[in-house]
Amino acid sequence: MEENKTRVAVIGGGSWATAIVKIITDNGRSNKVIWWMRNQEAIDHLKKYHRNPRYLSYLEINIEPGNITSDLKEAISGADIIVLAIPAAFLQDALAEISADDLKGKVIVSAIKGFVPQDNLIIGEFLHKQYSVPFDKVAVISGPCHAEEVALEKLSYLTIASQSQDVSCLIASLLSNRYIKTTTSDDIYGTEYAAVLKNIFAVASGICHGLGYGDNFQAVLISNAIQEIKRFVDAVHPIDRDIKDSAYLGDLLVTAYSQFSRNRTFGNMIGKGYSVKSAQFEMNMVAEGYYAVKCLHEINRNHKVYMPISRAVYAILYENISPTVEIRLLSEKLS
Ligand SMILES: NC(=O)C1=CN([C@@H]2O[C@H](COP(=O)(O)OP(=O)(O)OC[C@H]3O[C@@H](n4cnc5c(N)ncnc54)[C@H](O)[C@@H]3O)[C@@H](O)[C@H]2O)C=CC1
Ligand SMILES: O=C(CO)COP(=O)(O)O
Repeated sequence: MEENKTRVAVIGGGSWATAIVKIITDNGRSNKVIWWMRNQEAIDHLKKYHRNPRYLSYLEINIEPGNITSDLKEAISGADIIVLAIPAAFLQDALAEISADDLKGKVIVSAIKGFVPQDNLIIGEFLHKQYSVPFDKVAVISGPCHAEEVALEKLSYLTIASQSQDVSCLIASLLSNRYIKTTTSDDIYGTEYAAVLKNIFAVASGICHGLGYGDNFQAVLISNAIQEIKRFVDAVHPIDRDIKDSAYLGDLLVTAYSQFSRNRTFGNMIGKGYSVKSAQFEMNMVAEGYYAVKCLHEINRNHKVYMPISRAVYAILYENISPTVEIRLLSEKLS
């Protein structure tokens, strides 16, 4: 029966939105999925061929053509759970026509790993501040998980963080299946900040790879990176957490080492001498770490946490310092 279904709107047209639509549509007939994306050509292609033409295009998506739309208000009004999977830098623009009333009573799930610029907010804070969404109606999807491996149904683990255990359990059960295992957490702040920071360190890892540094150096870089994450999340939201959990350390490792990582790929091009513009142009995908490091630089003016790796990435991407020089200077600070 249509009225008994869990109605989920997935907002975004990139790889992660595509993978999340796959997970939820794979999870049985009890879910109704509404998929919003801004690109009408992609929608027309999807309706005809059941494939997203620009992202994970080899994947067949089993969604009712009538449930794919470029009308955001329609998508949101038709759902009880809204999953946001748009790069953070574009979120505010994408939601411009949406009001607090449109989101009232709904569970809002962020699958985004980035800061909303201007106010430099993590997504949970942004939803609370801009749309008065109560924190117990917000959940965050995180953990080491690349869309490309979900598409191949390779076993993956997601962490669902929410201040409401009912909400985290609801979203965990929506996403769990044969190839997705879920755990829940109440650490929204730590989960979000760690997920954003690891993108910056994956950019650093890519830069070093592009410059010719080897695995020995990478291991030291990433050991220092997890300490940098711990210092920062402990400063902004000091609670008892184990930074070795997969939502923190695991996400850093997969992003820093995986061939699928957008952030590492972007950094690698920077290390090889591409300009930021040409690296972005080559990718057709978004490296959140590029935007995040600028926001972090501003946020950290208040906290003054010692973050030499993030500082080096900022200097390379925003102060035009040569990667060769900056990473050589950084290498003196690592141990
Ligand atoms: N791809 C992955 O494996 C994972 C991604 N995420 C997060 O999901 C979020 C979405 O990223 P992906 O799906 O990977 O993106 P993507 O890199 O696959 O695709 C880029 C997306 O950005 C959109 N876009 C590009 N320029 C835009 C603009 N000017 N205005 C509005 N939208 C624009 C494109 O339409 C497309 O939907 C990010 O925060 C990312 O960190 C989180 C976990 C895994
Ligand atoms: O968050 C991710 C994996 O957990 C995706 O990282 P990239 O955006 O670098 O591909």
